[in-house]
Amino acid sequence: MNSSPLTKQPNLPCIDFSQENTKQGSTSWLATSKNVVSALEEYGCFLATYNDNFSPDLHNAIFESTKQLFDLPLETKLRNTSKTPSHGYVGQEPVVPLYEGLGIENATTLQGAHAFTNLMWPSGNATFCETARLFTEVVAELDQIVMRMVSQSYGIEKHYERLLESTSYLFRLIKYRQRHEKETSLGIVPHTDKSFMSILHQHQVPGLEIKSTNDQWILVDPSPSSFIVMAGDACMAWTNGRIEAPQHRVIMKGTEERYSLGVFTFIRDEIIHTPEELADEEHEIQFQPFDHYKYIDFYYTDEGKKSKCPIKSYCGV
Ligand SMILES: O=C(O)CCC(=O)C(=O)O
Ligand SMILES: [Fe+2]
Repeated sequence: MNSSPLTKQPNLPCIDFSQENTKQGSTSWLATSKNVVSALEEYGCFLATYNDNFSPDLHNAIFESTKQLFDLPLETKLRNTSKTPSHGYVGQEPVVPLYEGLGIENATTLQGAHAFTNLMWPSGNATFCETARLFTEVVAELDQIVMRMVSQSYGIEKHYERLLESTSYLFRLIKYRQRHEKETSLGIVPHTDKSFMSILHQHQVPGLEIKSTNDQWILVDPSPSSFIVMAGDACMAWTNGRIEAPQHRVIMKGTEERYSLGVFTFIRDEIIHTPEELADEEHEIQFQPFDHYKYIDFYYTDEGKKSKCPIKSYCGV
């Protein structure tokens, strides 16, 4: 018989983004907004169920396409390059040998989806292209609902409107290959995301762990209809530290391969200012205005990599 665990594992808050709860201005919208803000302030993340907009068919289709992509030869995948560090192909890294990821920049646009697809499949792959764009669009809508709720609750919606106009979406497809028994189980090292917001979706095999404020790692179970909505470093600076980007990592306990997907928002060609509305006598502005992409470049310097809190090192007051 199994003995019962001594400590109870905390769970992430789970919030339902049904059509009813996402009708702007309704009582359910306000109640959902309240839950979103308190989850983000306490954990920096939460689970979102999104059944009304995300169908099981799209779930199956996107993971079919993901597997097809990773089955391409390495030399093809290496064509996925980017001016921004870690936005293109990442893999074959000695510290995390199981990890492989590809990035589609501007993935909500036809042009972004086409450019990537044609690079991987010069003779075309319409199914991949349409599925990837549709998936990113559906997830981008979820991001916009979350950010509208947050910005309304903080009274900074007009500032969010400006950021929204400059938001670009990076769709990252990730594979952790099968692990030999003696190999490291570390799939991805503990980190906070450099994005503004990140929305993750996992396939069957667990592995993602998120650190709670009392320093416990919370294992997030995969579910076909739920997403992990997580704040990145840029959101932490924008909200004057009210919402912190949580540490997370991937540990591959078994030997099975694992797939996961992430849609990450970045602010392009617009300086991010912490809104004055978030400052008062007790909470002075903690971050100087900054350029999001220059922050990413900083993070990949020696100083950035060594820092315990790179966003504070980069633009903290
Ligand atoms: O694979 C996952 O579930 C997490 C991936 C992740 O943390 C990242 O890409 O930043
Ligand atoms: Fe991450």
